[in-house]
Amino acid sequence: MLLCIDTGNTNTVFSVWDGSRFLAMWRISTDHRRTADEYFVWLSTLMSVQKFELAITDCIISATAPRVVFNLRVLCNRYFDTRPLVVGKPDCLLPVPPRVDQGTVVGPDRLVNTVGAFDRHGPDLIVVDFGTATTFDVVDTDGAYVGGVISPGVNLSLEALHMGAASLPHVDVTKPATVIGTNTVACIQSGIFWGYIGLVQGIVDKIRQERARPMKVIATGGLAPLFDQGFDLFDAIEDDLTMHGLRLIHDYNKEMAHG
Ligand SMILES: Nc1ncnc2c1ncn2[C@@H]1O[C@H](COP(=O)(O)OP(=O)(O)OP(=O)(O)O)[C@@H](O)[C@H]1O
Ligand SMILES: CC(C)(CO)[C@@H](O)C(=O)NCCC(=O)O
Ligand SMILES: [K+]
Repeated sequence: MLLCIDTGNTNTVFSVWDGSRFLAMWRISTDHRRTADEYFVWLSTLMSVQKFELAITDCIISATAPRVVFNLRVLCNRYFDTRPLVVGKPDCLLPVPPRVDQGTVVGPDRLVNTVGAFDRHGPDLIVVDFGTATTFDVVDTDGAYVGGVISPGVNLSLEALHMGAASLPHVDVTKPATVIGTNTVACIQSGIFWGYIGLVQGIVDKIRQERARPMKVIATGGLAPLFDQGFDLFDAIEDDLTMHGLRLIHDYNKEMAHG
């Protein structure tokens, strides 16, 4: 069984692929101080609750926070007796290499998303991921990542407002009933919700103009469904896109290794 680990700047998601499907998805907050032993206690408890055997034979990691990789490697070595593939490291091949400025280190989550999306939706895509950052990843005709856009994430923007303005509370993001808020919370919710609708629409339109061809928009991340309420922004929403991409990259590397 393959253990897939997706470490974002906010949350780390673990999932197990049994050869035909993902058995479960478990989420833990990202903290580079977390030790291999801590991960294992947490993971094995969840696995035993769901009555899974710990038969991990392979592991692949995507880490946007490089410092977490050390302890995740120790986890794989010590508890699963396996050497993990780490996306972005030279020994981890991608089906199609990215085409970006020399020296650019593209976030592994973005590369993984594009692999997952290209497999499911074919060429000419814009992948929108609502994580810590809201990212737009452009997939070319051959499946290559060819660049994109990085904007501050929704929760980060809310947090920044609360931190920077003494009278603004922390609020949850939701779709407000009206654009014009008649109280502080409603005003903030409107700014965030309609602001991000405008941001997504505007950036997608501009990317389409720049590429001068039809492009499908695939959304992922916890907040994607919120921004899909009746606006037709996305052609598809996929909550398992990163896991799917990790599994494909792992299979590709296995194939390459065995010829
Ligand atoms: N209505 C909502 N309001 C605020 N947060 C929400 C809402 N719905 C989902 N979320 C949050 O979205 C997050 C899931 O998003 P996702 O895994 O895509 O990104 P992340 O974990 O925040 O970021 P990263 O992947 O960069 O670490 C969860 O932390 C969840 O709490
Ligand atoms: C943009 C984030 C933070 C999104 O998770 C991550 O992909 C990252 O740290 N990227 C590095 C820079 C880049 O992708 O060009
Ligand atoms: K993510």
